Amino acid sequence: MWGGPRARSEAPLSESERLLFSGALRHDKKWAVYEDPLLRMSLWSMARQFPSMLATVCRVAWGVDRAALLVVFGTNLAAGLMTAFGLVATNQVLVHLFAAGPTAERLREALPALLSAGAVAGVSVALGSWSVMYAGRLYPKIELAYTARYYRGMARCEMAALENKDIYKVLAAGRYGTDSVKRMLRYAVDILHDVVGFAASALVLALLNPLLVAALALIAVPRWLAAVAVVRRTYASMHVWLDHTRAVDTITYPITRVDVSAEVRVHGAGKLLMDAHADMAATAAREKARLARAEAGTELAGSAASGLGRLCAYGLLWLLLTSGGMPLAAAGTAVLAIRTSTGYLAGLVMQFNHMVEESMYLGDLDEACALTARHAIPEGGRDVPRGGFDVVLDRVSFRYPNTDKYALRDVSLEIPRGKVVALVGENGSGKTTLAGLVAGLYLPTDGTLAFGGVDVREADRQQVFDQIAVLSQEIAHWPMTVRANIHIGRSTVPRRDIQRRAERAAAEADVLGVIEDLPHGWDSIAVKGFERGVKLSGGQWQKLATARALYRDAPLLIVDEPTAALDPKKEIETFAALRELTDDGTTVLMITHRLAATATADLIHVLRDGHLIESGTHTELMSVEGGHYRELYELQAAQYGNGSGTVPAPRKEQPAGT
Ligand SMILES: Nc1ncnc2c1ncn2[C@@H]1O[C@H](COP(=O)(O)OP(=O)(O)OP(=O)(O)O)[C@@H](O)[C@H]1O
Repeated sequence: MWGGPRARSEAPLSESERLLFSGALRHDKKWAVYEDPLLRMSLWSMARQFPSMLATVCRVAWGVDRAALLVVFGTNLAAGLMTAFGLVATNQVLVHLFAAGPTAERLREALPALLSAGAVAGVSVALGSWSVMYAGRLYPKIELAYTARYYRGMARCEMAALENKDIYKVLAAGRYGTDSVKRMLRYAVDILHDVVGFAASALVLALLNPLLVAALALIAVPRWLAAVAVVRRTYASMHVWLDHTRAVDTITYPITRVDVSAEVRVHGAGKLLMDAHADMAATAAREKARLARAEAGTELAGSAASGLGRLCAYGLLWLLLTSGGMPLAAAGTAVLAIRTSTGYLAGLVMQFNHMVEESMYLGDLDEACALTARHAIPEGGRDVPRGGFDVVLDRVSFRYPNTDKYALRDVSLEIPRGKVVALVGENGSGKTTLAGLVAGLYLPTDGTLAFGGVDVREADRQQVFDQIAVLSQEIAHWPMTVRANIHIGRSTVPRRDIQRRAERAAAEADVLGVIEDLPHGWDSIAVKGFERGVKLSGGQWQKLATARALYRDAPLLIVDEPTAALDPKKEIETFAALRELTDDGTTVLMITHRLAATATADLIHVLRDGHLIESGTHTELMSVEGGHYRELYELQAAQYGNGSGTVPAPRKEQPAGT
């Protein structure tokens, strides 16, 4: 009857899964590693959990709108009581109808009870509407409270925590809990409604004859067990088949994507994916059929056992009637009460199971919020100088979470205020990591990093962030207007200044003409697939992101590969523009593989395998016999037929490459 043993087994692998994934495609997410708590849960432990789950939800609801919570609970309690009153009133109606005497007189006598039953039904409806109204007021508030707490926490979380896969797993799982909290409350309210209704019907039965309550148990328990067994088996299957289901989605999704459409058509990837889909879907269909067979069997067994219980109950009623132990009217009420209570019970089982599932997600959300609080970037701290600062690293080492290898080792260097400083080195030498530390995103594992003499660990990090603009390799493509895509660089700019400043930044980034030529100009949505959506090229995005960074108007600008997507002419212009920024005291920290550009930098730091191996101006570094920078430069120059290592003119009057 229970889905246990099968639950822990593996879903059978299709041929396609072996071919495409060399086994099952497992996700490294929290939802995928649930040790399916629902399956391990006994009925008893589920019942015991109920009060604590209810308490959690009520605590949140109490915090956001206690009046609405009281009304919702109060109306549902009252509705349950109305069930009991309704049964009592019905009983009175039956008593009068089955009494001796002329029909008209019996009907007249039954009228007050009939009216009471009608009034009770009316009050129940009114209570129901009232409950719906207040619940509608309460649910969004709870959702908002939880959602805001979660996302605020995520936005303030240290990057190192996000990079830690164990922490991230919990944080990512928390997102699903934001929906759960609302549903938890809804289930809790429904459960309360069903419990009170069930208890009221059982009470009426007990008043009629205590033996009937035992008979009710005979009807109810098998159905409850069957329903729980079906739900548990479904969850068991879901957990075992979760990876499989998502793998099916994973392989079909690319077929709909525009960016891989060429491969889907020209390479025939579409056929491979579709065949795999058919194969994997067939495996899943067999599982569905197995579930359906098992469910039919369980339902049959449950209904048969419950039917036997019903026979016992009606047999008992018959015995009571024939022995004169119960009047006919009471028996009629008992039948009604039995039907009412079993109806409540069926709802109760379903709500309860849903609630247990939701409680897992809610638990994840609580855990995620607690983690974001523990790993939050500290608020406040020592003031850093306004209007820019020198950045000094002293024997800084850094290791990413979950790694043994140091990305930076014993790095000591300076990024002087108002200068163009270039970071140079081969792939993986640590340039981006160093830029992340300078941006205040990471804290050194060892050593010290100071902004204007203030150690990053003591500094007010918000003040540090306020003075830094980042133009990273991975450009954020915000699905907003191009105006908003620039404004998001400094969202504190007053509304009235947005357009003027955005236009200035766009002009500086040489993207103003592009924006004005868009079909909807500044109101174009920068991502396709939306009304007014446009598709920008890689280079246009890079310029838009440059405009975003310039709009920020920060004294320290960190640019990582700023010209990767630009054509040679724009590349030269961009480096010249960055150079010009230093005229007003802006510091530019630039990471680039285009060494023609570094020639114009005031200072070049060369990294290799996480170590700082050389520092100096282009001229100084080119004079180092056998130096790494010189080697890299000459390699690049040779590609253009200029292996001599001739130094291009370093100042903006004659930008590199001209
Ligand atoms: N988030 C991360 N988690 C773990 N290791 C990382 C992470 N980011 C970078 N690394 C590792 O740190 C080292 C330095 O990487 P980094 O990205 O700083 O190099 P880079 O010089 O910027 O490279 P590139 O020129 O290719 O952009 C590499 O060994 C890389 O694998």
